[in-house]
Amino acid sequence: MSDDLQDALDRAAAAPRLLVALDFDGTLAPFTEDPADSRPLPAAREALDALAQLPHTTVAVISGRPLEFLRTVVDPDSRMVLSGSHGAEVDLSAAPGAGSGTRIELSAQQSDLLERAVAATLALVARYPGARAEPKPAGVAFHARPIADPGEAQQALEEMTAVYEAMPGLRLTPGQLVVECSVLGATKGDGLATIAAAVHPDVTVFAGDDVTDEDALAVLGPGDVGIKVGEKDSMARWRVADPPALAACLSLLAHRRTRAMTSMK
Ligand SMILES: O=P(O)(O)OC[C@H]1O[C@H](O[C@H]2O[C@H](CO)[C@@H](O)[C@H](O)[C@H]2O)[C@H](O)[C@@H](O)[C@@H]1O
Repeated sequence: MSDDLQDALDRAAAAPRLLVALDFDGTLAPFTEDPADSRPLPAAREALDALAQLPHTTVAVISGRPLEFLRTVVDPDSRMVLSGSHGAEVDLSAAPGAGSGTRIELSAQQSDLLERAVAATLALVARYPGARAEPKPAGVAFHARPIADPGEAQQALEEMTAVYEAMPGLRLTPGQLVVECSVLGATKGDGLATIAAAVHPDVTVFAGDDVTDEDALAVLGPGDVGIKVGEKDSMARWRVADPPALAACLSLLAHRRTRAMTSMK
């Protein structure tokens, strides 16, 4: 971790109200072939558990995953604020007095479009051995990671993208060996803005690895700490190599925040 990032985390740890918001896949959890197998790294989980128990400190996970997955796999103890489906779902129940959040309610037209998108995804999955469909409340993801041949995986992603693009009303989200579509237009920037409006942080720390995380990085202010995980282009001011390096940052932040909150007592 660079000295500059350590300084930024030290400053964040001393904030009167701190929000630590994190992407899940590729940030808290390393990639796995089957999305159902993903889990946060133990060091990251330990740091988040410690942070979530501190006063004036909110931990949030903002992910493309369905909210229900985040509730059951990432935060079974309901200590974190959660945003699923790329910002379309928000559960604020871990933030006292903040209200309930945002639920997905689809119109009949949106439900029909979603049904057609799922059918088109399953049709392509049937043509590419190994490919997988992941249905979501307002969309569906086509996964190419399990396709053995990289050229074939790329071709499958391009075909799926073309199919989604030909269906008016779908919003496309590219990702890491995945292409997703949604019948809603929400972004992770919307999710982070909703959470920040509810918990009023003085400083927000946000980390993410993918192109969708740029929407969240875009709503950070000059005093916030935006961290890119990995090597992709980013507007983030700070960068770490991979999920273990991010877990080390979270451990440091948890340690410093614990000390800051203890000395305030
Ligand atoms: O916003 P995120 O938390 O980063 O979620 C983005 C998508 O991540 C998942 O797919 C990615 O991780 C899988 C498990 O490691 C991997 O198999 C896949 O290749 C990656 O693209 C998830 O399955 C999607 O629903 C998320 O939208």
